Amino acid sequence: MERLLNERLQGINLYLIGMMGAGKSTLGRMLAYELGYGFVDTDNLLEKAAGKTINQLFTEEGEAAFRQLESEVLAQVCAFTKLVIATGGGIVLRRDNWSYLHHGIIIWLDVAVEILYNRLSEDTTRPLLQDTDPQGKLRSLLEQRQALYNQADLRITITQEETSEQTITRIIDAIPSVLKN
Ligand SMILES: Nc1ncnc2c1ncn2[C@@H]1O[C@H](COP(=O)(O)OP(=O)(O)O)[C@@H](O)[C@H]1O
Ligand SMILES: O=C(O)C1=C[C@@H](OP(=O)(O)O)[C@@H](O)[C@H](O)C1
Ligand SMILES: [Mg+2]
Repeated sequence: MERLLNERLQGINLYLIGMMGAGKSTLGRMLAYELGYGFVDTDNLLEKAAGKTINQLFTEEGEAAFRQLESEVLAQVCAFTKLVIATGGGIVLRRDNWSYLHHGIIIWLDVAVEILYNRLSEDTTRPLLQDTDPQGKLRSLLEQRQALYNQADLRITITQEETSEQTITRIIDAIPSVLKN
């Protein structure tokens, strides 16, 4: 099944988008393994390129500098094929990034704010959530971004009832619906 899909995919990249905590980094790695694809995470790549953590980038250089680096990393990864690419939750904010995302299949991992908050309430690596009201912050970020995430080719709604393996199977099953061949 995965081998057949792999042939139909013809190396086209898969871009995972969605909110912080949606599972882009975690499920992306699993999806890549299942498809025999490589895996990259734009956050990891830009941390390596900058020699700084995302927290350091935000505090020392500001969000605008982070967004610039994020766009540069995205442009670089698009030159490769056969990749699952976990993006950062804010990649959808820049219009220019969409022309890169559209090089491949864009998959929105859609997860409710309550679940995101449960997953990230102890997290200290996401500067945008170092807020007095992190759940409210997640809610307002989702409100700002929902229409952008909705431009994905595929929307995968994830609930707590499902295992990661089941979600991966659902993603793999949904991909043929957006392939032209
Ligand atoms: N399907 C899932 N079920 C349960 N926990 C998950 C799932 N996906 C991710 N997580 C957990 O949520 C947190 C954030 O996941 P991560 O993959 O870093 O999200 P993202 O890259 O979208 O911000 C991690 O602690 C991860 O283990
Ligand atoms: O939503 C956002 O704006 C961000 C999401 C983070 O990545 P994850 O979505 O992998 O958490 C990271 O890029 C940065 O903290 C900003
Ligand atoms: Mg991530």
